[in-house]
Amino acid sequence: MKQSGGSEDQKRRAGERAAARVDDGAVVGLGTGSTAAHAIRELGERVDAGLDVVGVPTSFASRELAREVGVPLADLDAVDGVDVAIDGADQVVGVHSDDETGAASSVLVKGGGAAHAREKLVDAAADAFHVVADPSKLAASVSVPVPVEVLPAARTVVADAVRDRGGDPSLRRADRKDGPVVTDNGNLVLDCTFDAVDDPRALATALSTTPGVVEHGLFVDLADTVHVGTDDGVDVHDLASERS
Ligand SMILES: O=C(CO)[C@H](O)[C@H](O)COP(=O)(O)O
Repeated sequence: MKQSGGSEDQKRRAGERAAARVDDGAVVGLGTGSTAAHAIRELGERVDAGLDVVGVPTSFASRELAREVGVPLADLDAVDGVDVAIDGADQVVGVHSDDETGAASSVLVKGGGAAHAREKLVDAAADAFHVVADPSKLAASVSVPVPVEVLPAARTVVADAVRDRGGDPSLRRADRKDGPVVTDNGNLVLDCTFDAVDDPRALATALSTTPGVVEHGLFVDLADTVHVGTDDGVDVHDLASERS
């Protein structure tokens, strides 16, 4: 499922730039994936240097990394709010490196690490949501499968509902285990391929209202800023100001 043509340096630049924007005293949502990991490592360095933050992890993996690099942690229900979240994406639609079309709205596809349910919870709760990505993630339209986390008993009925909407669902299989990927929440993931997603907002609503769906990976208009790491810097797209 994971596919990124970006280099590690591009991801690192994006992650570090977003982490540099975190203020002292902040509660920070800690995203999942290789690009968000760079932000978590940078936060760890800043904590070593005296920064006072509390991280809210979005997955087992981001919790483990934050512990390793010394970022203090709390659960979402133990903090009063989330000031900023930093998270990666499998695809960023509506933002172009050449600024051809502007960026008044954005759609993210997330869930390559099967963490999108907690990611959406934390990212949506944040006052500011910074996406970190490399240029290979930018796209004009949704063209990767949309991950849908489902209750185990719901996998066949949700698969039927996805087919009814013209999608092709595929149960995500584990790499080093027989059988399916089981999410941090004990659920399964259907990777749903659609020939064309003309209206991502409508698809997001349809998936959200399908019984048995725990969460899907379409993040519509949640991102405030997109940091795109390049070979020589970071392109920062401020969507919040373009929306207002
Ligand atoms: O949504 C995610 C995990 O569920 C990740 O943010 C997404 O897969 C991007 O990962 P990477 O930065 O490793 O390409």
